[in-house]
Amino acid sequence: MRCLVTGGAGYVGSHTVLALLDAGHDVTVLDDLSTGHLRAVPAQAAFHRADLQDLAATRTVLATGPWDAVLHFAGLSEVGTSMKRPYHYLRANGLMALNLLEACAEVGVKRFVLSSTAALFPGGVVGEGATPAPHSPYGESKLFIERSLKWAERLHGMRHAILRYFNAAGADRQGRAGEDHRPETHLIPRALEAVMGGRRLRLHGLDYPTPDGSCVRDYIHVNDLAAAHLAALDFLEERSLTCHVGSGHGFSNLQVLSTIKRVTGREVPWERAPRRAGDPPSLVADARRLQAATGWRPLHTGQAALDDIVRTAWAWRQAHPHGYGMERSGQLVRLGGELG
Ligand SMILES: NC(=O)c1ccc[n+]([C@@H]2O[C@H](COP(=O)([O-])OP(=O)(O)OC[C@H]3O[C@@H](n4cnc5c(N)ncnc54)[C@H](O)[C@@H]3O)[C@@H](O)[C@H]2O)c1
Ligand SMILES: O=c1ccn([C@@H]2O[C@H](COP(=O)(O)OP(=O)(O)O[C@H]3O[C@H](CO)[C@@H](O)[C@H](O)[C@H]3O)[C@@H](O)[C@H]2O)c(=O)[nH]1
Repeated sequence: MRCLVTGGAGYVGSHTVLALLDAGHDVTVLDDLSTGHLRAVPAQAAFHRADLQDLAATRTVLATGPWDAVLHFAGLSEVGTSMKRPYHYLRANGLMALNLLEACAEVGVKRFVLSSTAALFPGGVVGEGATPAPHSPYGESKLFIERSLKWAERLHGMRHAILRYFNAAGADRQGRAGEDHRPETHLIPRALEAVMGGRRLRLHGLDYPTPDGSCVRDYIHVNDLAAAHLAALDFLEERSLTCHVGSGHGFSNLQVLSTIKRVTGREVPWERAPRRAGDPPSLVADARRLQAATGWRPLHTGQAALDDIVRTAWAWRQAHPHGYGMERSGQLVRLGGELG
């Protein structure tokens, strides 16, 4: 298949680009490199630097099709930041998706995969049939995109796979890619930075109604998440799909820190910090729908899965202490060149 991947220079996108290439697909990445890294885009993928908030630039890239599928990862993705900059989040995520959908409809794209989120839900163990009720502007922006996809299907026959990820974590098991957000806000890479001598981890909230008082999350290995996209693409041959992608197992923030200590052999320097606005106490997936529909499942389960996440994230960090390095913002421009 010829696949267009928006946000393919970012964390989840770049791992999915690798999985698509491994499966023999032809991949083009569209990314503005605002949070992503050109070095995260494999040389076998074509690359267009473009801003999805610019409709003309988006159309220019879409016109280089035809595309068998579009996978939309690009977006702003931090729950906490969205509580501080709600309009920025709602506008940016909404506009990117609307421009992309319009340009896709114009060139007749029939398969669309969306990175959606567990942040659609207020918390707890989330059943596949649960009604979305976002507790942050970030979650709200994704719900708007999900609803827009229903119109794209109804009016343009564009089938969609809406993948509601829980917490993506870990690094490529073959060491080809990893997580490098700047600044890093996610628990596991932040804790690993602290282990490596960076800033002490600030642990947000120890007064939640959970067994040890810290928040509980469902971590899914980024390679398993990438594989879920390939499974969803196959399923789209038949019909649209909305599903959770998680492990079904919750770990508290304190359990994550003790796993990091065991796997790395080092203490995580941390201090208490107030709750972070927008954080639900607990978010765990019932993720059976994708498994039932496609046979997809994570490589490991339970504690072994978290160990695998920490082991691969730690291996990548040790091999790349500065992540993707200092060069970003597209000083290198490859195939496709600068657009928009
Ligand atoms: N990381 C997680 O745990 C998680 C969980 C649930 C959902 N998601 C969703 O998955 C997607 C990817 O998340 P991630 O962690 O890889 O984020 P990321 O920041 O690493 O990747 C996002 C990519 O989108 C690009 N981008 C941003 N704005 C753009 C624009 N205007 N035009 C073109 N490209 C643009 C960035 O440069 C970056 O490469 C996001 O949509 C996010 O909401 C992530
Ligand atoms: O320095 C830090 C970073 C995080 N946390 C805590 O760790 C937990 C997990 O936080 P984080 O890793 O930032 O992930 P989430 O806020 O759960 O959000 C991720 O997972 C969501 C799905 O569950 C996605 O929608 C988001 O895009 C993605 O960023 C939360 O309790 C945070 O308060 C800290 O205590 N200190």
